[in-house]
Amino acid sequence: MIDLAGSRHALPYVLNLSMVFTELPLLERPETARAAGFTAVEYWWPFETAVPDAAEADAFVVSVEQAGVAVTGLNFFPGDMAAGDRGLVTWPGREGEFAAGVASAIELGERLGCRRFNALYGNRIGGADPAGQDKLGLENLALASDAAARIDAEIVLEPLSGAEKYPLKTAGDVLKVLDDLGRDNVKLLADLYHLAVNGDDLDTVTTVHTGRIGHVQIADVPGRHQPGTGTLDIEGYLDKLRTAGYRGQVGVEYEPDGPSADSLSWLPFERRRLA
Ligand SMILES: O=C(O)C(=O)CO
Repeated sequence: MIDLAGSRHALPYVLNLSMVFTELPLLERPETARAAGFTAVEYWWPFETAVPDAAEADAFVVSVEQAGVAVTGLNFFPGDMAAGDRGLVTWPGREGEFAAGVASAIELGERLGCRRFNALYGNRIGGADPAGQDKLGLENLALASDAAARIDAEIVLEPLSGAEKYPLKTAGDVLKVLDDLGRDNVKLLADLYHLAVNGDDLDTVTTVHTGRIGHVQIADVPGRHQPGTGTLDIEGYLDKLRTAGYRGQVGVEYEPDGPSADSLSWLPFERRRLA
């Protein structure tokens, strides 16, 4: 069990409902999160297709509104995650689906007041030229950046672990894309779990790159479970981020070891409110 009593960072936490409370149906999760004390939640793309039918989208919005939680983050449609897909940003031949997914996510975000969208970059595709994929990625990210700007939102780009064919493994990999793109509303999503598993230098990420971070997510290493189940100094890195000027949110995005409600015992009830 980690000790938050001496925690200095005071960064606000939001609960990721695509990883926590997944023992419940999607539409029951926001109410459960609210009952557990959270006032803000985030999701991966909550539908099977890039464009949900109207009834599905409406039911999702109602579930969130009735629970009284804010949605602060949504992933764009990533393809079939269960089959190993990790985003359409660099997937040649699926440009139309990517654009449709961006449009429907922005529309949903506008309804919900959500202003952050996570664009998974996509795996290397057999037979496709990596440089061509990266060029397509810049075009698709520019499209997403323009769409987000219309509602004053931002895009985040995330290094991932556990996906060999996903080329963005470190903060540096993402920052190189951001430099090539040159858009102020596209930032780094620093998931401390993925970065640590990939052997990135977390001291540098949490002190030097702070100004380019749009969001932070946490899980312990190894295992991707709740803080305290592994050896990652999550509190220490959050302290460093805060000291270096990060003022954003921290996504609680782990695979609970045990029932979700029990897995949250590391986080005092009063620290679960956004503000
Ligand atoms: O695929 C993952 O592990 C993610 O964190 C997606 O946001």
